Amino acid sequence: MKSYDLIVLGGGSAGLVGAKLAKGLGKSVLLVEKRYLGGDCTWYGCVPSKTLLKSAFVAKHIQDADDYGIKGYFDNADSVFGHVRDVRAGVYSGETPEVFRNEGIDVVTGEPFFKNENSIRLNDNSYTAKKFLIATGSSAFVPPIAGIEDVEYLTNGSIFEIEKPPESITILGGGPIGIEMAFAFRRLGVSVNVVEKHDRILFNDDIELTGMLQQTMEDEGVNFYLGAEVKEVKKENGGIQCTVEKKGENFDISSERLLVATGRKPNIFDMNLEKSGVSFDKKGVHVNKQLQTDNKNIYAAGDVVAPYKFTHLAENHAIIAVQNMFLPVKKSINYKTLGWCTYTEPELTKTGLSAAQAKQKYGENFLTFRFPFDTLDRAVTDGTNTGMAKIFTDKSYKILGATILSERAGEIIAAVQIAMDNNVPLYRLDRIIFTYPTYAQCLKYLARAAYIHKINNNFFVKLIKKFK
Ligand SMILES: Cc1cc2nc3c(=O)[nH]c(=O)nc-3n(C[C@H](O)[C@H](O)[C@H](O)COP(=O)(O)OP(=O)(O)OC[C@H]3O[C@@H](n4cnc5c(N)ncnc54)[C@H](O)[C@@H]3O)c2cc1C
Ligand SMILES: NC(=O)c1ccc[n+]([C@@H]2O[C@H](COP(=O)([O-])OP(=O)(O)OC[C@H]3O[C@@H](n4cnc5c(N)ncnc54)[C@H](O)[C@@H]3O)[C@@H](O)[C@H]2O)c1
Repeated sequence: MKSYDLIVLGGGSAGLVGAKLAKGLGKSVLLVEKRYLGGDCTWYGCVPSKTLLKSAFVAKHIQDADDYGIKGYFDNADSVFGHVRDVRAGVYSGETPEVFRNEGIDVVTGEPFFKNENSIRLNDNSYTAKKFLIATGSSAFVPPIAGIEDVEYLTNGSIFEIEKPPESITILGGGPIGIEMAFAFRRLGVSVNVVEKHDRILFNDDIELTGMLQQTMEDEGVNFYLGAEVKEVKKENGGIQCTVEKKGENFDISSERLLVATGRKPNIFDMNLEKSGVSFDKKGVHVNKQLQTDNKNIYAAGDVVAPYKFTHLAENHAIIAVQNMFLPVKKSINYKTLGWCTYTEPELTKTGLSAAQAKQKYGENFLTFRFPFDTLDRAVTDGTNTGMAKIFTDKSYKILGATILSERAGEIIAAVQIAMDNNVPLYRLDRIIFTYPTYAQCLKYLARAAYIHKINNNFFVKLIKKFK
């Protein structure tokens, strides 16, 4: 039986980072991957979706060229998926098994099964390790809708393999996958329906800003059916018919394709986890704050454990888990400044507490500072002035959270995360001379508003005002 310091199960965002870090710490590492290294992010997630979105932005900008005083025209996007797969292949070339073997990490392809609490069976061989990292990710959860198994539905696992955009698509789910794909397909000329069971899209984001984004998408022609559920699906004239129920009424929507984007399930049910001493449920593996499972030698990272599922978080988990396995100082996961971004145009991003969470925690004792982008010079010159930035602070102007809908919002939020992590109060950002004309200047205006608020609420200033 071959033995290692660490066996990593799953070669996605978490697994690759975990394996490399352990190797860097001088440990012997076996990386076990069922399919292709790179995982969801490279193959069926971030990389192909962001490439498709970029193509969709280009298509829209060509169509809008007239608005910028330029003549141009958009014909079709038939080769867009070839382009997506080419870009994906480029990313994968940096994370093949050879790349990892050259770094001294053993890589085996196959499906591992736990034999007991410290060894696995894989391709007729047995391996043992001092530590394990479970990083097997998640897959599309498909709800049990009548007729679903009789139609050729798409998920994130198959959508990037199609030959060309369909005429029309119905997307189940108005979460990040559903919204990014709706946005991309619509701009590529596809007729798009989104069916979401909540009465709003992007449930984990700010309701005012998701409303603005929804309006932008509706203006571009996306059809939303909110507070609605698909009850039955069936084949129809080479396409798919969905029977939708909304407020007790049923109606049909027909489209060439159906994409199911209704959440995730953890990839943990086919590796005999019962034998490992690890406890788990249908949401994933149970871990403590140090990402350690009930078996003290087995840790877990990424989508298999996370309440939030993002590449940056999976990587962060892996670093914490591997450090805790092999280094004396133990680290805990902290979601305080976790951020995310939905890569529509404009982008929608968030970090820290939402307005609803701030209200729950602070009651009326928190402040909201807002900045609309239609007054920002750069947004006006770019013709991208839809959007709003909001920062929530406590009464001492400590930043509790922020959300931004704007061009490059995903980049701007990094500055807020740094301020939050360093306990820099919002008004202090007023000292920074932000470059003109950038979208990040929204932070200057928000900081100034906080500064003015602070002065106006100063005891002596109030007294003088009263006296006057
Ligand atoms: C369409 C889409 C778009 C996304 N866009 C973004 C984005 O823009 N930004 C962002 O931060 N996140 C995004 N995500 C989420 C991100 O892809 C995941 O959070 C991230 O990939 C999780 O990393 P992981 O290592 O936990 O899992 P994965 O990357 O999925 O890796 C798990 C690996 O384990 C392998 N595996 C599974 N079972 C076994 C087994 N039994 N044995 C061995 N190996 C196994 C899998 O084949 C896979 O390679 C997106 C996801 C999707 C689906
Ligand atoms: N830009 C990004 O960072 C990005 C992009 C895409 C995906 N992701 C990650 O991938 C994960 C999965 O994304 P997702 O959009 O599949 O999941 P999700 O759980 O975030 O959203 C799924 C949506 O589907 C709805 N839904 C569930 N069942 C339904 C039904 N029967 N009919 C209609 N609607 C239904 C839910 O109400 C929810 O709004 C996310 O958690 C996210 O972290 C991130």
